[in-house]
Amino acid sequence: MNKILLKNVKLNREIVNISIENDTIKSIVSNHSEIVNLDEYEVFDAKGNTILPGLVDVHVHFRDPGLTYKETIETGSKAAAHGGFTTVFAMPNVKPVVDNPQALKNMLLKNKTDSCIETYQYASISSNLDQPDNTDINTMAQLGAIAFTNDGHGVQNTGVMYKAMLAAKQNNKAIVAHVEDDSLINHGVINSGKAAQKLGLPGMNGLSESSQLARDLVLAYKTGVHYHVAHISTAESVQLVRMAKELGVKVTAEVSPHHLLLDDSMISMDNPMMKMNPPLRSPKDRQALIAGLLDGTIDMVATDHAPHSKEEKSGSMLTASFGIVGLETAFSLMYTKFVKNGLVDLKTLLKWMSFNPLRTFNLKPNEIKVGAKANLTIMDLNAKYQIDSQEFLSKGKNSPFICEKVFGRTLLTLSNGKVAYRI
Ligand SMILES: NC(=O)N[C@@H](CC(=O)O)C(=O)O
Ligand SMILES: [Zn+2]
Ligand SMILES: [Zn+2]
Repeated sequence: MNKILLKNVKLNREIVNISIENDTIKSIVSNHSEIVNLDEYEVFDAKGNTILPGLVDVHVHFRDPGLTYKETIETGSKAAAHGGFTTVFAMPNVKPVVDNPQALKNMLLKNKTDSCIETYQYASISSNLDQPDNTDINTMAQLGAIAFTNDGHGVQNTGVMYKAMLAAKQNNKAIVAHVEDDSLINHGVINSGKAAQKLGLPGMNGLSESSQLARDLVLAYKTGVHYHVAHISTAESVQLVRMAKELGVKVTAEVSPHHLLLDDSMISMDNPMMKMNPPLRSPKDRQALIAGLLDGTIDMVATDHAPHSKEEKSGSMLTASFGIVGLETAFSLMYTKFVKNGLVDLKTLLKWMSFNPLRTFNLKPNEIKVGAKANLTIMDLNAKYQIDSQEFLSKGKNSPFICEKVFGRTLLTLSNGKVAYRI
């Protein structure tokens, strides 16, 4: 039997000892209680550091199979555990694309064998993510796809989105939307706005996101499907989600740490680390995202962890790949900028990074209580350091937050009672 003892753990201001047997939390007692049969346990002394429910990220790219020079399920899941995450949802834009039942079966098996944390799998809405057709949502829902998305591409065809919503609704699954109308993109590489003008770079119109979102919200209203907006990035989109929620549309939304913390006024030169899709928007958009998260319009934070090779993220923004890594910086950035700076308490941050993501997709919450699955992380919330990509376990080092001073370092992560990360 797998027996772990977490000694001197801070849980709601108390210092406790927590024992774990197999995948379950067995006891939580004062750290002054006598420990019997100590030699049966693998012991971790937390030295008064804080235990948190395992973090959850509904938007990661693990690039495996097919693009494993960028990331593998093994390195991606280790990066996640290093960031305090015990649960992630993997996107289907791997090679081959997860767009049919057999590909999904293969992925489900691969996630089980290769991942050190709980890894749920998305399947796509269309063949190859971009064809004007519909995948077999019925079969893939039954096989265990967590939800359906063409992430990386907007669904250009209204009929395709409508049919996908009807099928997803019937199977009690969500549609997760990367909203992007290709006709408003202009081969852009950053947001269309002041920075694009100044740097002479082609700009992506923010209406590309909000106009397609408006379409989808009408379809979601009519079909009753659970519709989840991926990486929301503009003020208009936040307002649309706010209004749709008031109308009773079953809509939820995620925002990335980078869209909350960066905007295009900070792009002072051609820098591929500031290139992602959706692009960093205007300071006004960023303020709307923060307001939307604070008032509950936006339900959760998700990283959109998008690892790429060094070559793919060098040179000019004109040719570099879209995307940045996020799993190993998300918690410390959010903790530093939102909790340490006094905008919200730790409990609210955990709502955004653990409770809401699970509840939204009908999964059980990660909780620190007797009888719960041991999905947890222990953090040194006082550790202050500079983000250093050399410390990343991800193959991707593409982060715009290198050298940023943050608080919060992961000491231990257990996924279903197994050590997924240990400092
Ligand atoms: N976010 C990105 O810039 N890139 C993502 C795709 C996506 O999330 O749309 C990727 O797969 O690299
Ligand atoms: Zn996307
Ligand atoms: Zn993505």
